[in-house]
Amino acid sequence: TCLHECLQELLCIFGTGDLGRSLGQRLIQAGYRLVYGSRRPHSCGPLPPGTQVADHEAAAQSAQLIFLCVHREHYDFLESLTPQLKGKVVVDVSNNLKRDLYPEANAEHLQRLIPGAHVVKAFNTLSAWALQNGPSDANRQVYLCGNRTEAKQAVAETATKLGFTVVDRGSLSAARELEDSPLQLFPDWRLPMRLTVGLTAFFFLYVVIRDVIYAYVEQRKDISFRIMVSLANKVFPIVSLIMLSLCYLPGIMAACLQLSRGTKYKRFPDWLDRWMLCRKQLGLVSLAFASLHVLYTLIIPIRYYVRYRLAAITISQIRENKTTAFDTTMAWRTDSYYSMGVLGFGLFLLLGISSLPSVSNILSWREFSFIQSKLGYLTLFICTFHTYLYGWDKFLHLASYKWFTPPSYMLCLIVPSAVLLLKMLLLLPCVDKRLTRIRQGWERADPEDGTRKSLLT
Ligand SMILES: NC(=O)C1=CN([C@@H]2O[C@H](COP(=O)(O)OP(=O)(O)OC[C@H]3O[C@@H](n4cnc5c(N)ncnc54)[C@H](OP(=O)(O)O)[C@@H]3O)[C@@H](O)[C@H]2O)C=CC1
Ligand SMILES: [Cu+2]
Repeated sequence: TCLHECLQELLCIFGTGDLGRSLGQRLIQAGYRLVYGSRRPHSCGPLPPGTQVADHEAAAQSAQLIFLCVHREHYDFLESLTPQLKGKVVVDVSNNLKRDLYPEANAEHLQRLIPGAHVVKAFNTLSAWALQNGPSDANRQVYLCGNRTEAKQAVAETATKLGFTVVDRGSLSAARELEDSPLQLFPDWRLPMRLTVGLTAFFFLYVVIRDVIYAYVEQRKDISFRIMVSLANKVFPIVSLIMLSLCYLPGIMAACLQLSRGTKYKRFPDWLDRWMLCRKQLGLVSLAFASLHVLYTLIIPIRYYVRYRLAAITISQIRENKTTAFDTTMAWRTDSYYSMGVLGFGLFLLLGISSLPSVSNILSWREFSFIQSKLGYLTLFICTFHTYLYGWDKFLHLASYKWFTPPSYMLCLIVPSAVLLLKMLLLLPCVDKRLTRIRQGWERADPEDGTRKSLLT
């Protein structure tokens, strides 16, 4: 053969489907020679230019590295190719449609079918689409695992030539994890989502019963239309405020635990660890709900119900030839209420922006913790204050407690008020000093005792 051909390595792809074609195209562009192995080498449709097609045996014979772009259900045909595959590197790119479909990972199953070959699991987290478009920023990594280092190296070299960054995940027993990873559905969001749905459902039911059903039972008035805007605009801010406090509660609990244990070298309970790890998600949901609250508030003036009421009041005043006096207290109250709302939301946006990876990456650790902690508590304080201003003097009025239940916003204030109160206690000089001593490891530092350092330092 000519020198030119010998310099370029010959690779093989089994299967001429979507992934086989996309991968082949990329390999050709990267300068490899390529032979496809197909069941029907003469009628498999258009393939990337410059490639050859052969039957499985001939194709396997000619190459050292074989990409298996065939679904797992069809792996059985490989058994008859055992002699041709001996000592070859076979790359398993397969994914499953569901978790736990098979007792064994696809790649491990493959290794058992062809024990003489070296199976490497790789590329399964990429889509045919991503391969065709070339590596982009968000999709640069190729995970691989396998039992033989030389085999992994050969695959890693190819992936690098295609422009991907290779992450070695160890032996073939990691294949299961790699196969499960494309099937994951927002694993970090599970706990925050459950909390959101639970809180939203609870407060929605609460306001429906307390406002709509109460009005119907006591006064025979049908105000069910209020569900669409008024009640939504109660539930969203309430859930938002509670979620924001729940962002800060685990940090406070951790501090209390450290204070009572007198050391930071003891592992936190699992639920607290999990809670701490989803603080960012809690904050983002809270921000989303706060934004909804802002939008719902902005549409109040264009609501039919509001315009009708305003016109009715004006007309009745004209008829009776009366003017209500300007109430300065009312002006102060509503203005401060709105002002706190706008300020709180502005700070909240700042928190959200600074948690974006591209922004937080350019902040030093101190800057980041200043924004997320100091400004975070300030946001929580202002939003809580905003809610207290909304209640104003209603807290002491018996009439606000219909059927002996507090209005929903008073109920929700319990959580943020408790968080802020606890935080203030932690800021007391004597408590703060002791906590610093514990966190510096000066107090009963006992590394033998705990398995892991705390997340908070
Ligand atoms: N499509 C994607 O985006 C991704 C796919 N994958 C994985 O890649 C593999 C292939 O996927 P994809 O290309 O989409 O699938 P396709 O169905 O498009 O192609 C599969 C190919 O396998 C071959 N084949 C089918 N039946 C048999 C059989 N009984 N015996 C031997 N070969 C057979 C055929 O090629 P021929 O007719 O030439 O023999 C066929 O073209 C799968 O394991 C999938 O999980 C992984 C990541 C992304
Ligand atoms: Cu508000």
